[in-house]
Amino acid sequence: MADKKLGVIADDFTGASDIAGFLSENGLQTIQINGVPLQPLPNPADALVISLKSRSNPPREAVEQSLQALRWLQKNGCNRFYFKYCSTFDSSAEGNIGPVTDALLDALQQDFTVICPALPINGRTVFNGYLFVGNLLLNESGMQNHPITPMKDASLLRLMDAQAQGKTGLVAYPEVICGTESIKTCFARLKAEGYRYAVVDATENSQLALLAEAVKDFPLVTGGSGLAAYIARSYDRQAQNLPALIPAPGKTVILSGSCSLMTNQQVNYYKALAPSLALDAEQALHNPDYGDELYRWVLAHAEHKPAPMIYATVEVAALKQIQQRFGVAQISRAIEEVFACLAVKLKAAGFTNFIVAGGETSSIVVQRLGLSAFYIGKQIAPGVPWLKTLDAPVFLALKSGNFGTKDFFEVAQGMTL
Ligand SMILES: Nc1ncnc2c1ncn2[C@@H]1O[C@H](COP(=O)(O)OP(=O)(O)O)[C@@H](O)[C@H]1O
Ligand SMILES: O=C(O)[C@@H](O)C(=O)COP(=O)(O)O
Repeated sequence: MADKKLGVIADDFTGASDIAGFLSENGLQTIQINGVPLQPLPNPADALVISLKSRSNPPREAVEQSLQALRWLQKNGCNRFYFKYCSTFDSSAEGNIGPVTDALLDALQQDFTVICPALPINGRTVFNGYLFVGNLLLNESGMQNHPITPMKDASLLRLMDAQAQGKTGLVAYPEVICGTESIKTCFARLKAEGYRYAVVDATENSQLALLAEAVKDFPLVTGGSGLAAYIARSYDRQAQNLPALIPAPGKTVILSGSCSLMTNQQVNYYKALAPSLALDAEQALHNPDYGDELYRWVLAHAEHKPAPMIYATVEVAALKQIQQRFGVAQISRAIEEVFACLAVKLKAAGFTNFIVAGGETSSIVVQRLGLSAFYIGKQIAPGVPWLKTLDAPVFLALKSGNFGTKDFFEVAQGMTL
């Protein structure tokens, strides 16, 4: 077990840095990679995390990208795999989690795996197969209003049944807390009854620890970063000393493209501390020079401490109006595009520290910055580590929509050397 190299396929970049942060914090030497590389990585690692931007893609594209990632990870020595999706199970109407899980199972010649988005430290728990955020069902937690992957059902069994080829069963809480052998017995029973996936209840970390032990021989596990933390612990490595990866002082910018409840709070809090500019959706769609205008504004405030912020973040009523006016896909893409162009210009102008809020937003920004891979630094908040590029002094914090406390942007900058 201890010599198995873990290969992670993450469906977005914040999700990738979330799992990479927990793997690293729990002792695994981890490298996060931007997409599927063309060449092998020279650096040694216990875990390789490939960041894809596949969460909201058509399922066929998501499957193709995930299989490419799997093949690269296999070629690069990985023999145990983790499909990382969101702890709020974010998926489009067609759904990618089911098809990608099926494709990875087939490619690995397996017929069974687990579905475990639970991340108790950030309030994501699973009970009787229902996903909760704090004490609210997923579909009442604010996630029903997500701009591109609204979650209208909290039943993981129904969500999987709608997306995947096989049948989904449940390992319920009373069976989980009886321990690893009980969980394994449930797996054997479900397999014998023809189930292909087991949703596993977990309301606390102690259950994730039991589950990590029960899946230790599984070639493929799927879930959020919570289970991965306990899989990393089972490798029994020494915890790593990470402070060297805190960013050096340098030009910093905050780009917020998330409209989650928490990001709205974080943006509102930060507006009182630093120069901030709201990105205008109509300009993003129709004004080809808009990226340049935002770039000039950021440059004019570059020396301010704490750093300037550009935000597209709006509350749900405003979001719905904008989406009705311009179309969901069109406006999301236009805003992502503006952030990506802006980030590229800022890097060329010497900006070294990028704090980005939002999974899709972070994914496009990092893809366009063209940074190949990252070492994993200290966590700013659970699930959001600082990242340092392998080959340049560029630092990134990729904040998942709902992660962090309201002072996140301030706290992140307070961690610089
Ligand atoms: N004001 C806005 N109007 C419409 N869409 C927006 C607005 N602000 C952000 N978006 C889009 O919403 C999506 C947010 O997704 P994402 O970046 O993944 O955030 P989260 O991490 O909260 O899921 C992006 O595609 C972004 O371009
Ligand atoms: O598992 C999680 O919650 C995160 O790692 C994640 O995937 C978040 O996605 P976004 O909220 O879209 O950033």
